[in-house]
Amino acid sequence: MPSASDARLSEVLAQVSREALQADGLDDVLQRIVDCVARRLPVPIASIILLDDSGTRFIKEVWAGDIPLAEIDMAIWDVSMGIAGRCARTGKPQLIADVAVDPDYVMGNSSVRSEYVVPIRHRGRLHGVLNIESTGEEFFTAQTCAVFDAVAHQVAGAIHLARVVAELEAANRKLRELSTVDGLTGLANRRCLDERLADACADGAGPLALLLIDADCFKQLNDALGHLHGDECLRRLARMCAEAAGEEDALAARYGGDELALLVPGRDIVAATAIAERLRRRVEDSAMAHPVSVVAPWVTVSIGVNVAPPGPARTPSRLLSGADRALYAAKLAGRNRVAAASTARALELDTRA
Ligand SMILES: Nc1nc2c(ncn2[C@@H]2O[C@H](COP(=O)(O)OP(=O)(O)OP(=O)(O)O)[C@@H](O)[C@H]2O)c(=O)[nH]1
Repeated sequence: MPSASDARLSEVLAQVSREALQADGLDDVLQRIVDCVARRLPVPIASIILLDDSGTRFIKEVWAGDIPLAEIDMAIWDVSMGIAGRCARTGKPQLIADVAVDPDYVMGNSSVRSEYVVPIRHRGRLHGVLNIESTGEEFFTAQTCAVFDAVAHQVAGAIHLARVVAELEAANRKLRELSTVDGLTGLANRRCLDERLADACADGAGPLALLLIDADCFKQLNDALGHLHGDECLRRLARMCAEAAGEEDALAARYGGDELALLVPGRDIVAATAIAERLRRRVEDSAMAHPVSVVAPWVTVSIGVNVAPPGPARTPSRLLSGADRALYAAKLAGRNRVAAASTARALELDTRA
């Protein structure tokens, strides 16, 4: 039976604070608090029922105690239902001395006789309710209710803090995602590619392949069918690159403009060229119309491939410039083809001669 003596109350409240501070995330905060309330006061059932942001629907109930509490289907639990709903609707504590005569009572355990439900509110925001259930009818005196009111007040701050932390973490995750993802294609952006390239170059595990994929005559496509059509075409090319990356455990990225990239670890030049050739064919087979291309009546890509063995000479700029040279050679040789860095140099020399 809880006592409302100042010392006892402040001891319980201090414990609630400690639990909240040690918790890892909102769920842990809630569980630790109900465990603490059920154990320290003690009460047969203590639960916290959380409301959604709109304050109209319960989304979670976390409970502790000696007697089991039947789970209520959260999908149907809004504030029109139960004593908890009445508490949320009115914003006022609900003391039910005899649950048998309250029409709103929803049975959670048949041995429960009385219930006290208190709003959990912090700076005007109603987070949910603290629900205490007892097997006795005389359990809730003015004194015990005062204890639960104080606990609910304490819990409100802890929930507020945990929710703010969770919201901040979600915002940070979103920001991190936005800072690494290209908005148009959904692929990794240039910054992400640069970071992964630097890491992969430094990792001495095996060969590292870089494919630069460039749409052929893309300017003409934009001019003929409009920039939005060009955007959609880039998105489809990106999807094909992402599929190729998924098959090869590689990173697909937007390098810039109409140029995409695949970073493929562990492949030698033969394997990397084969990946590029499959991707080139996949683009051709997709038969996206290109009425003004000098290559074909459909969209095609040219791909430059470069592979570097592990070692100090492997740097992002060398790997990139080799792939870029190879891409240039593929364009020079007529587009819609794959060129590897080793042959690219020979081709360039050939055309200069
Ligand atoms: N629709 C669209 N076009 C873009 C985007 N970024 C770059 N481009 C266009 O891509 C075109 C690239 O043109 P170029 O570099 O001349 O290359 P190309 O026309 O593909 O010619 P080749 O590469 O030599 O076959 C330019 O017209 C850019 O405006 C984009 O996000 N969306």
